[in-house]
Amino acid sequence: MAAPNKQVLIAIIGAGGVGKCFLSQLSALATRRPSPKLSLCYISTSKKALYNDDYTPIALDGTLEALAASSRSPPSLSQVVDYLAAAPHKVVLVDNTSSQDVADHFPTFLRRGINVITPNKKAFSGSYGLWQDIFAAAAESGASVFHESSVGAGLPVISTLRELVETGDRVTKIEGVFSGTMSFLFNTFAPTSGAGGSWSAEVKNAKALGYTEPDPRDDLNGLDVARKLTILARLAGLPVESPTSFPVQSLIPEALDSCTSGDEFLERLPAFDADMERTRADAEKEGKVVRFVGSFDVAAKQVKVGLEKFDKSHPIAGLKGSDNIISFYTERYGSNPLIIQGAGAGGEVTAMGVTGDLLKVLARIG
Ligand SMILES: NC(=O)C1=CN([C@@H]2O[C@H](COP(=O)(O)OP(=O)(O)OC[C@H]3O[C@@H](n4cnc5c(N)ncnc54)[C@H](OP(=O)(O)O)[C@@H]3O)[C@@H](O)[C@H]2O)C=CC1
Ligand SMILES: N[C@@H](CC=O)C(=O)O
Ligand code: NA
Repeated sequence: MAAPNKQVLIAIIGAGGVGKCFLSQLSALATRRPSPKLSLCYISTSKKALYNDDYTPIALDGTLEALAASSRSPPSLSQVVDYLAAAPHKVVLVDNTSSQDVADHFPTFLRRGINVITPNKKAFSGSYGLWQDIFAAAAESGASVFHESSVGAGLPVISTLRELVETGDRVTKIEGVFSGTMSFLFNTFAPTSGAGGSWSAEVKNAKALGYTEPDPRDDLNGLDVARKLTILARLAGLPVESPTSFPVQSLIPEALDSCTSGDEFLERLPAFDADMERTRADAEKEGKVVRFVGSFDVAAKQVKVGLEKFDKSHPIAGLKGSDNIISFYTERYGSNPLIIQGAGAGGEVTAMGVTGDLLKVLARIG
């Protein structure tokens, strides 16, 4: 059992949809689990930071108000590494951003003994070199790195795949719906019964519900799904070089490629509703619905991301809300895949995966 006065320091980068939910789950966890004592020592957004030079804990009540009122700007990431590496207790860094820059610093944090938890896909689906460096750094220092919410939000996708592989099963194929945003969009725009809304209105709804990436174009260009498949393929032993090294279908109209911001894109999108309307009508003529899916086949070394038509009775056609459905085909499971289904986006469920990862780190270090 951990000593009663033992402390673990938590540092959070990012306090948006997921970050806010994580903060409230952390506060509840700290109350439920008095030992080791969980203390917040650092929190920042891209504009503000809140921390004490002597590591005095930041209150877990009213944290966001205190952050908003802080006069400190975020220090550079190398300064954050130095600050956390010099802390008097073990530290867990929680990256709740979608920043490539933060992700690029993971090997440095890990080499300095700082544990890392994140729903940010960029670190694990960027270059294969960064992937190798992250896990090499963790192995060298003994620090942990967990990223359950980087695929399927809080659904136990990464942990399941790791266990399949580590217990000696051989994955042959993984397929399904990997985007909460795309799932919500097609489930509401092209439902199996009744009329759907307009495409652009549903895209705005998906953003308002907190399902999209900070910039919704990162969902609609297929790259979010490509990143998730890259992560799963690498975990299954396929050294995919990058999420742009295989075919990915984009749903961004060519004329909107020039938009300079997500907001401009959302404003101009209604002018292209007729394109998606045609896609819906084409599938309807065959008595089908269209859905955005992805798969990778280990033997064929093939990864695919894009639109497919499904019979209305198909489980993928009948998904609801932001549900993901992920089927693992393995040697042990044969032709009846192991299937995981449930909400694949949203602040609370994503933060739950992050909090679950924190519990895994505490089990190792607490
Ligand atoms: N939303 C969801 O359902 C899911 C999200 N995820 C992942 O979770 C992560 C967060 O998503 P979400 O909360 O929705 O995004 P938000 O846009 O709501 O929040 C992002 C937060 O990160 C901060 N931020 C961005 N860049 C930096 C930086 N360089 N330094 C410090 N802070 C920074 C932003 O600050 P500021 O506002 O000042 O820019 C903001 O507080 C993403 O990686 C996303 O892919 C994963 C699964 C599901
Ligand atoms: N934007 C993503 C969020 C979770 O990864 C999605 O819609 O799935
Ligand atoms: Na997950």
